[in-house]
Amino acid sequence: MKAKDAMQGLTPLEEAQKIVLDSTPVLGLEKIPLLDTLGRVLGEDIIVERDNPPWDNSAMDGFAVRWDDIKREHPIDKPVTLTVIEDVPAGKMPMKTVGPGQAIRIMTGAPVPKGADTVLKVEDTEHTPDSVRVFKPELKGSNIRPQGEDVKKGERIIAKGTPVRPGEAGMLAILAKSFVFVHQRPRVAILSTGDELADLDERYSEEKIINSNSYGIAAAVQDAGGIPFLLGIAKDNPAALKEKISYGLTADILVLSGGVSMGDYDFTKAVFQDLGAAMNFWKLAIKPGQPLAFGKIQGKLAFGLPGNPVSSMVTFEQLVRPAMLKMGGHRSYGRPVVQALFQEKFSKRADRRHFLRGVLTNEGGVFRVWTTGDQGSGILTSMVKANCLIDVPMEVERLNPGDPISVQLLSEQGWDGHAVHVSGGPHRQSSC
Ligand SMILES: Nc1nc2c(c(=O)[nH]1)N[C@H]1C(S)=C(S)[C@@H](COP(=O)(O)OP(=O)(O)OC[C@H]3O[C@@H](n4cnc5c(N)ncnc54)[C@H](O)[C@@H]3O)O[C@H]1N2
Ligand code: MOO
Repeated sequence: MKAKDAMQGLTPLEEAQKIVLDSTPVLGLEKIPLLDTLGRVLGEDIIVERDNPPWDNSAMDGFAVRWDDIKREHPIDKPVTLTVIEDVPAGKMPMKTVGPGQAIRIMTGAPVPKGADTVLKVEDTEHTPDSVRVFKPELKGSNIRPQGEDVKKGERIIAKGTPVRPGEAGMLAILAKSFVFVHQRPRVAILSTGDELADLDERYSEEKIINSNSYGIAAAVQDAGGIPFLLGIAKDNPAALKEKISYGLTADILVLSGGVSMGDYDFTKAVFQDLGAAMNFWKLAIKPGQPLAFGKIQGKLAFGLPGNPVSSMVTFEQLVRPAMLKMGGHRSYGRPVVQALFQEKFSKRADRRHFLRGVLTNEGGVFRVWTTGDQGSGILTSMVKANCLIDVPMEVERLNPGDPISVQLLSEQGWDGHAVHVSGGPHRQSSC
């Protein structure tokens, strides 16, 4: 930690991230149906047990022929005429062998019959049920997809640790894997704290505010591939908090929001400590999201995120999400980062790393980024408008229009200059 940070008691985010990731286990494996594998991380190497395609097959609807019969240029009035001896639709094996002067009618995907070494496209011929007339030569081997051109028996085609995308899912199906081993999804128990909170379906009085953090965090958990469990709201007293936390310890991760700062009713730290957790109570050198607690309670990761709605989301993004990805078997834990040109003036003290909610556009390969407007940690519309977090380093005090800056991508919405629902400012886009 730098002397200046130590003086201020602020922990750099990178230090906190390292502590979190070092204490995060990778979850075990489970065998699941192929249809459920999207986004999951493979827990086994995928070895090819059968060539794909399993035999040479036709890439076109047409006629399987011997190249020797059709290799010469034929004048239009003297085409080669071959006898059609069989029809092979896809899904049937050919029964006959193509001999000199013969052809077999073949459909795309059907196995190439013995004797044939070339397939003619149907539109390059004239044909009757029993014969085919060929007017122009074709290169030897044309329109034949050889056995194993995609994958060969014995090959390791997908490595353990790979996240399943549509391509991988299709390949697993080609290999007839109806069930595969993947890493388990992290189960995340979510608890909001505070006497001022009322839940969505409760009748609430004027002094209450609605618990939004639980729902924003639950969506962030799902977005990171986890399973959220809502523990509801804990009142601001240690007994209530302890009871709710004990329910959450059946999950892999416990995420609390609220009660981590200096207020008279901020009990999270005391309760975490009471539960015997070796906890880190950080004042992180970031904005938003300064106060944060992290440690293990009965072997489970426990995070006490700050209660301000934006702060809880930004700290989730920087600390909980990477831990969840590691648990779920992923090998990289960060969001994609691009360099963009900042479009506004911005200034801050050189004491914290700021995560400004931003709108990124990509016009002809030039990335430009604007803030979403007011950046208060209670202004959740900043998250609604944002498609990225603008990562302003601790030491930077001033940004001017045109300055390059790193941007963490949260979603693809708005990149193309459309459908960004920002009202006003230079980044207003027409939505379609
Ligand atoms: N004296 C100090 N006060 C505060 C400090 C500080 O260093 N010294 N830090 C400020 C910062 S920065 C933050 S962030 C907050 C964090 O406070 P807590 O984690 O203790 O959160 P609460 O006080 O319980 O709530 C803060 C704010 O967020 C609203 N909130 C809380 N939970 C929810 C929820 N589930 N859904 C929606 N909104 C929620 C709450 O009503 C408050 O407005 O502390 C500062 N204070
Ligand atoms: O750190 Mo607080 O999260 O800035 O509002």
